[in-house]
Parts: sequence; C-alpha cells; structure tokens
Amino acid sequence: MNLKHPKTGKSLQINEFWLRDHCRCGDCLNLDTNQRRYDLLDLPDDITSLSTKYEGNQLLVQWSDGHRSSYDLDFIFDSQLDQLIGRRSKYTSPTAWSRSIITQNERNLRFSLPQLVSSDAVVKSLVESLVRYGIIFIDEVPPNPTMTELALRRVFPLMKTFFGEMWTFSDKPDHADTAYTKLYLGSHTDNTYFCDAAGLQALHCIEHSGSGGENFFVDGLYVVEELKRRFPDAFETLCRVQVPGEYIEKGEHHRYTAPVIQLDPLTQEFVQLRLNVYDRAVFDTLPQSEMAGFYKSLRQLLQLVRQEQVQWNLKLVPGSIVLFDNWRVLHGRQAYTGSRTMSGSYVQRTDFLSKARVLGIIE
Ligand SMILES: C[N+](C)(C)CCCC[C@H](N)C(=O)O
Ligand SMILES: O=C(O)CCC(=O)C(=O)O
Repeated sequence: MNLKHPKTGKSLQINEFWLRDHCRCGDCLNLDTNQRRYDLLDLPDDITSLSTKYEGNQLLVQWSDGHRSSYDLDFIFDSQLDQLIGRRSKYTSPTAWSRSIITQNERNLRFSLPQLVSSDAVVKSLVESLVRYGIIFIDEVPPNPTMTELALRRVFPLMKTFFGEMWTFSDKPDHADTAYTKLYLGSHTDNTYFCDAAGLQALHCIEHSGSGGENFFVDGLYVVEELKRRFPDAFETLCRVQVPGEYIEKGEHHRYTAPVIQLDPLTQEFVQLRLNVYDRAVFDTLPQSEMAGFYKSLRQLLQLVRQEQVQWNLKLVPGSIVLFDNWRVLHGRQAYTGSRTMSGSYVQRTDFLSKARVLGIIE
C-alpha cells in the first residue's frame, strides 16, 4: 500500500500485513500493558485493505478480515527503520575518551550522595553521564557495604549473581578468582562467561592499609574506534570470531561464547566489548589455520588498550564509589600489599538501559 503524508508530503510503500499487525485499537492492543491481544497466526496471511481513507492526520482502513483500523499517520511514518536510525543521534550519545579527554570532564562525572538522595535531577544527570562517558563517581558515601548499597539502589536495582547481590572482597579466597588475591589485574571487562555480562559494575574501596592497589580505566569505545581506523582487519576479525569465556569453581561452571566486539546489527554502532584475557576458555572455535590471524588481531587490540594515553589511573579511596559501564569501560588493578577491602555490585544491562530510557536519555 502506498501512503502519502498529507502534511509532510512524504510517501511510504507499506506492507499491508505490517499495517494490520500495528492496529492500535483496544481490540488488538491491550492499552494498559502495550501487549497485542492476538496470536500472529490469528491474522489471515493474505489480509488486504478493502478501502482506505485519509481524515486529517488519520488513516482509516477497512480490512478483508472485517476489522476496521484508524491510524495516526505520524505513528506509521515514525515507526520505520530510517526514523529509528535517525532518532539514535537525537539522544545522549557516547563521548569516546582518552585519558586527557576524561580528566578534562571529571567535573561532569562526580556526584555526591547527599545531592543524589535529595534530587531526582541529580539522578538523571548521573545516568546521563553514565551513558555519555561510561563512568561516574558517587562521593561522600560512608565506606561500608550498607551505604554503598543505599547509594546504588537510589539509581538502579542490583544484579544478583553467585558472587552475591552486594559483594565485598579482599585477598580472602572466597571465590576461585584472581580478584580475590593481591595480584595485578590487567584491563578487562567482567563476566565474559555469563550469557549476559553485567551492564554496570560498582566498586567502593572500603579500606586499604598498604601500598599499590591503584585502579585504571580504559574507554573500550575509544579503543575500538582506534582499532577500526588503524587495524581494520583486526576489527573485522574481533567482530566475527567467537571467543569462549569460562568461570569454574565449586558448584559453578559458567561458559559463554561471543565475539570480543559486538556492533548494533542495524546501525553498526558499538554495543559491547567483551575482553578478559584471563577468563578465556580453551579456544576451539576456529580451525588452526585461522589462529595466527586471530591472535594477531587480539594482540593489536590489547596493545591499544595498554597505551598510556588511554589509561586513566586513579586510586579509589574510601567514601567514593566508581560506577562504570562494564560493556564498554575496561578496568584493572595494580598489585597491592596490606589489607584491602572492596565492596560493590553489578547492575543488569537491561536495567541500566531501561532507567536511561525512562529518563528520556536514550531511544
Ligand atoms: C567483582 N567481583 C569481585 C565480585 C567478581 C570479580 C569477577 C572477576 C572475573 N574474573 C570477571 O572478570 O568477571
Ligand atoms: O580489586 C579491584 O579493584 C578490581 C577487581 C576487579 O577487577 C574485578 O573484580 O573485576
């Protein structure tokens, strides 16, 4: 069916089944839950429009199955792929950062717990910065798990995993993982072994009496853009090759396989960087003849990640929570001495994005 918008003059060739399937009347759509009231197979496959009529900004359709629909023409024209892609740029878009860029913007990343608790506008501003930069800090948080949880729950629900909902860790071997040691941890993203890696990760240094233990953060978006520019073959390889991540301890055996870089299939925009060289399982998803190319590509990415100019080094101090996008920002830790206790939590990706969408920050 060919439509012509009476106001904009734009024309649109529309699939009639799609149009019938997007009837917004109360018989087709539960207007309270936004769920369709019918099974797709209830609609005749050969459904056609018997008559159409423009009435102002409405399109009236009489269907061959006897149904009558009334559409807002703006709804039809706005619900198309070109509009979806165009809308992405209208919302808060990410700012890729090197160390110099992020340190120049640090004032936009810091929020205080008193401000957060007393103002919804501050909550929105925090989520905006998290979408834009992928990292924020909540200051003036009493250094204990309870207040850390209170601060985080002011913005997001928490993600429960076998590590806990809120977790506290030190070098006590509570889990079979290097995080529960004093050792160095190179830049990585967490949960490459989960089907759905945590969307956000919060870390709060509750105490540290010793040396070392500085953290560092790298913007995976910035590095992936640099990889695409400088090493396009490596970029293509890391967007395609399936890399298995694995976590094994008593009573747990998680494994998930996906590319290191995930792009939006519609817009080719960056969606996720899954990079943790430590948690890689046996790599058996490529024929040996392709291994050299893969390792070359992964090494090129890791060399970019380890550049001084992209690494933001900072010491997390008691009272300040860092909250970062675990699908984008890599984090790491210098080795340390003495007693060091960290508290934190994960937030599900879907809950992060839902909050940002409800606040009108993303599409
Ligand atoms: C954050 N917390 C200490 C609870 C868990 C750390 C998990 C570390 C794991 N190697 C990964 O990268 O996912
Ligand atoms: O101990 C830290 O500061 C970070 C540990 C870490 O990288 C992790 O838990 O994933």
